[in-house]
Amino acid sequence: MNDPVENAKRLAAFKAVDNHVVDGVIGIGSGSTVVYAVERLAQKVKDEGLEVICVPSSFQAKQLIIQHGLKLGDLEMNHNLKVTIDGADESDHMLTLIKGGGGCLTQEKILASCAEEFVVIADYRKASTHLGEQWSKGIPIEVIPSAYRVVYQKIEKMLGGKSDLRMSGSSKAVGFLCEQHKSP
Ligand SMILES: O=C[C@H](O)[C@H](O)[C@H](O)COP(=O)(O)O
Repeated sequence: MNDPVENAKRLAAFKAVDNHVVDGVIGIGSGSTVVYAVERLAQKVKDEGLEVICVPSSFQAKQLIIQHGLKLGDLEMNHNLKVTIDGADESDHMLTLIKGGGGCLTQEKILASCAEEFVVIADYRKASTHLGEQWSKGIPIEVIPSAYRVVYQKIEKMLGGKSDLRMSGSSKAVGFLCEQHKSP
């Protein structure tokens, strides 16, 4: 693989799985980086007899789990997660994250909240001192569709800036409010 970004994503994902995954229930986040984590999980199941049940955070994650022949779980049956592995859109120096850029957020947060450990994998482009240095598309906020106008107005009143409704395209969530701050 010659693409440095894809290489970085793959290396980070493999390391995360190698260092943090043990037998048990694993939460699977969403996005292009998590793809490599699932690839590594499948290798370890096959080669090392790792025993995991994978709980997906999205339709994409569910498809990944199925495609790799991993055991599929859900939060009703498996709510004590050993670890959740996920990607991020940006991380500041305190490891505060922007997430949801790919259209998944609430379900990812639920999986993170159920896990003993939350491991985020990201390549070098996502690291910043202050959020917003790398990610310029606004802060994703997932809303219940019927509440989007109310949330929209409240955010603008409280914080200023401008909010845009982002409909989920091909993939994952139902409706998304993307809140973008203007510079003061
Ligand atoms: O909504 C998507 C999720 O929060 C992803 O984890 C995030 O967007 C990172 O995705 P990627 O690994 O494709 O950069």
